[in-house]
Amino acid sequence: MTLTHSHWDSHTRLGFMLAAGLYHGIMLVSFGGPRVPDDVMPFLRNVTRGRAIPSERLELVAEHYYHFGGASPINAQNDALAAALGAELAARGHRLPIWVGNRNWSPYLTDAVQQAHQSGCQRILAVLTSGYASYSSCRQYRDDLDAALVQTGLTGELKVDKVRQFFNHPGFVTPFADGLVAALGRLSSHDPTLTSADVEVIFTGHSLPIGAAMSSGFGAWREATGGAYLAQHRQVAEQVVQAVNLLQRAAGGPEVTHWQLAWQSRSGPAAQPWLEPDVNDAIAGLPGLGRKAVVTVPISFISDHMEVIWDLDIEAAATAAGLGLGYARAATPGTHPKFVTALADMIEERQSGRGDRAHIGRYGAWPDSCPPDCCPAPVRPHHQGARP
Ligand SMILES: CC1=C(CCC(=O)O)c2cc3nc(cc4[nH]c(cc5[nH]c(cc1n2)c(C)c5CCC(=O)O)c(CCC(=O)O)c4C)C(CCC(=O)O)=C3C
Ligand SMILES: [Fe+2]
Repeated sequence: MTLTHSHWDSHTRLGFMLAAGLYHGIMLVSFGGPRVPDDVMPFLRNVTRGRAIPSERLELVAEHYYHFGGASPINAQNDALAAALGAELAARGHRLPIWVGNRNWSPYLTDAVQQAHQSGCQRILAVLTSGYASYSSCRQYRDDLDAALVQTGLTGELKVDKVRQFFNHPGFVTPFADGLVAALGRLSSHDPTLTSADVEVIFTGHSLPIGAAMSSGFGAWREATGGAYLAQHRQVAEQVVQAVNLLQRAAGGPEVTHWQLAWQSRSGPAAQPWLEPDVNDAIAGLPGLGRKAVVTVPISFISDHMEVIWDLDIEAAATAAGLGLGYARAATPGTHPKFVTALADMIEERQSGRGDRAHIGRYGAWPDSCPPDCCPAPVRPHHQGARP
């Protein structure tokens, strides 16, 4: 990668030399989650402001959080990732402070950009905690960052770029392969008679309204059947299966021969079509296919947050148990060293303009800057107000 004109234009020679790189800090940009029971309802109102989410659905989701003491695991997980990434960058000789900024709960993006600016940053690099294209997983975070700069009066004072969407980075795919191998091992140790033909692997993505899925990505990406979001999830599932089967062949373990992609965490009104099948419906079909066990692999997510532990470890596990199926869930990347290394590599790609833009499979690396028409905001006829 070579430096573009805009990089040089917006950076004085002196500033560039002092900083020894284009960026002065890193911002981990994430969803946010409640910390105590009193946070739960205001958090859910932030998430769903302006969205047509039925109030019954909100009450149901609130119970998921109350079940875990009103605290989402996402906060500790993002803090742990920020700490691991900071340590990796420091070990490589970079002096880059890291902030966490969230869309829906503290630390809010507005506070995070203010802190970055107060510490003297003029240009920071955002890392989103989602590796896929879609309005919810990419564009909305970029819009939130812009809105945070407007709200704090920092537009023009603080420039925020973002690391490319990393779905096909080997450092994102490999931890899922390791997690799936471990999950297959747990199933086998529980029931040593299981063969490949007995086990279904279900990769899960966060469901989206069909319209948002279809409009995700840009250009040829969007024209791929179902949009970029679907194509990227399929690609990650295929890459994980390939990697797992190489590992299993070497270790003499059962290979993955039956797998599918399903969706989880559907929200919104019943009449609105979302990506299907739901993971629970997919599991319900397994006895008819002769399967005895199922492994879920939540490839949409980077950590074992509430969508993973409630929707898979509790709900999907109960569906499987009710059908007499064995069940295991593969770990998400979390702070897997290869994932942390990958994030640091992608930061270095941008910081120094060097690096190999690692990616695997049939698609290229996602662009550093999404084109203007990428992942447009969904049209919401019943818009009820501005987002926070
Ligand atoms: C694509 C996608 C990701 C993956 C990308 C990414 O990671 O960003 C994601 C992640 C997450 N979603 C989360 C939580 C929630 N999502 C909701 C609602 C929605 N999600 C949507 C999409 C996504 N969501 C959509 C289209 C809606 C409908 C409302 C709308 O159009 O915006 C609701 C409202 C209640 C409900 O209906 O479920 C909640 C509570 C948490 C936090 C978990 C924790 O606390 O540990 C995380 C990481
Ligand atoms: Fe969500």
